[in-house]
Amino acid sequence: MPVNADAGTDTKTEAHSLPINELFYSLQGEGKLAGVPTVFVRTSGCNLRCWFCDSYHTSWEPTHAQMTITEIVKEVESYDANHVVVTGGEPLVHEETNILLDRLSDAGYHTTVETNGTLFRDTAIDLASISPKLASSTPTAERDPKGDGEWAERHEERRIDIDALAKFVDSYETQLKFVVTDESDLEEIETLVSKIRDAADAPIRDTDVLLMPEGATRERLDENRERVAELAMEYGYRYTPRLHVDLWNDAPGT
Ligand SMILES: C[S@@+](CC[C@H](N)C(=O)[O-])C[C@H]1O[C@@H](n2cnc3c(N)ncnc32)[C@H](O)[C@@H]1O
Ligand SMILES: Nc1nc2[nH]cc(C(=O)O)c2c(=O)[nH]1
Ligand code: SF4
Ligand SMILES: [Mg+2]
Repeated sequence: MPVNADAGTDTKTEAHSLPINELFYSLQGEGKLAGVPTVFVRTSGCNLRCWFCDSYHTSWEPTHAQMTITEIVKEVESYDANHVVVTGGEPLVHEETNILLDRLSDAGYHTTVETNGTLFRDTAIDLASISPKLASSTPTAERDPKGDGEWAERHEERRIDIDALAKFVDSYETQLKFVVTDESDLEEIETLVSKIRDAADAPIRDTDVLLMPEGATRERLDENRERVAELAMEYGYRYTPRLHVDLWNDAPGT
């Protein structure tokens, strides 16, 4: 018999850990819950390499501390919030993210997972905040922040999986949040939404499709946001701000 057999759920959580890049309290800056006080748990490691990634130290150059699930939940509980966002990096590359989400759900938290939608997991998610990656995210040699386009092919192959996206839509409350760099992204968004609608049983309302201006800094958002807002009106999709960037620019822990 295992020594910890009667230690309850802690047996599982003591044994499991996740690479954590940062854990902080802020306002949800994006999507349907924008403005809601929220604790953010940012895992490190990603299966994609968007050239514009605003979390460079979880993707291009991952850095992190290893924390047990128990330590993570304890730190989340030290803040006075009901909402938790699990993000990354790509949080769903880690099997242990399931255990974290189960624990947070058991503790009564509303859980949002920010994901690129390429890796489906059956777990405790209240809002799947999916940001499928468009062709304009691919790190071509000219746009590569680190090298000479070494990741372009892998990124391109992996960035869309219609079956995985349809499974998210059928399993969870979902928002599809597209990073818009240019007007030319809209054609791909229309095609993608139509393919996901065909593949999924659950409906996707136009108000579940969100256009988010590309911009990790205030300066960049100043250039992009008005054009993206106009595109949302033209196509009948929802616009989402990046409240945290408006408020705190690119400061870490916001
Ligand atoms: C850093 S990602 C982590 C979660 C997951 N890997 C994903 O991409 O959805 C969190 C959110 O930031 C968005 N994002 C990343 N860089 C951005 C940028 N430069 N401008 C606007 N949104 C960005 C992503 O699309 C995603 O919605
Ligand atoms: N305030 C704030 N809101 C966010 N919503 C999604 C974020 C993310 O990086 O996934 C994020 C973030 O980094 N900060
Ligand atoms: S999928 Fe998300 S974390 Fe990964 S590189 Fe793209 S924006 Fe960054
Ligand atoms: Mg962010």
